[in-house]
Amino acid sequence: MTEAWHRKKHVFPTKDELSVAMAKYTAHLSEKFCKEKGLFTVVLSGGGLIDWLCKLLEPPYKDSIEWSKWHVFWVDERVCAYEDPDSNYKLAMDGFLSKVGIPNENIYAIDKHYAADGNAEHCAALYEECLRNLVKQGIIPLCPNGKYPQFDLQLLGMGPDGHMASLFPGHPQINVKDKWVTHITDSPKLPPRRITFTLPVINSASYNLMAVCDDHTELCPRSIADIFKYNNLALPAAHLTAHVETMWYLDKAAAALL
Ligand SMILES: O=C1O[C@H](COP(=O)(O)O)[C@@H](O)[C@H](O)[C@H]1O
Repeated sequence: MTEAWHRKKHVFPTKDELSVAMAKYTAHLSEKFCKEKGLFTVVLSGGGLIDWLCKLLEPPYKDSIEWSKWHVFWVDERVCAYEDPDSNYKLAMDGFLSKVGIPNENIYAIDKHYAADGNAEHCAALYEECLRNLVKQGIIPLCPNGKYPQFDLQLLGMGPDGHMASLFPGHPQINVKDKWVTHITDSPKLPPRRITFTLPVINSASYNLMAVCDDHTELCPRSIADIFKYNNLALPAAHLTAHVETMWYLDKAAAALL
């Protein structure tokens, strides 16, 4: 199969150039949505992404972005204590969120107690309840079919095996459509217990930016080629779409087999 029409991609010579472009893309959408609706809903993932967001902490972005209007969510989370080095919340807090002026009440982490207890099922149910409450409050709109929340921008990463969020190849979570947030207790990548947005929620976002770089495995360029050249839907990341734009930012190494 040829390249899917809905995917746009940019290949950057270095991670630094990818980070600069990512900051520009995010800042542009922040300005657009803050102007249009007075707030900006941003969904983060874990992994390398937080490090690649570092340019947002530098001029001109740090002082020009309306951080107080940001509402921050996680596309997936590892079910562990907030202080655990595996926590995507901790990663984002330490590396990014604690350095900008986003009000604490606008940062929506998984339930602290169930997370520390390792209860993935409850964490998923409570996170979905949190999203449903924010829909009722008018902070998150529903997408046009009325079934799923519509975030403004999701900043995503892909694992070398082609997983995105905590949707892993060969695992059933990719097929869940009747929930907004689901859980996994046997993730092939540790830690095993996680929660994740379901695919229809991920694909309901207005803008999805998938960044893949800084990975030194051979598997990663192979997965990228599988997605872009063959549209291999066995890889969860191959299913990524968005309502307005699905953008892939790759570094040279990730794009080596394209
Ligand atoms: O486990 C996870 O992996 C993916 C990819 O991470 P990376 O380290 O290969 O960049 C990440 O997007 C996801 O949020 C995380 O929980």
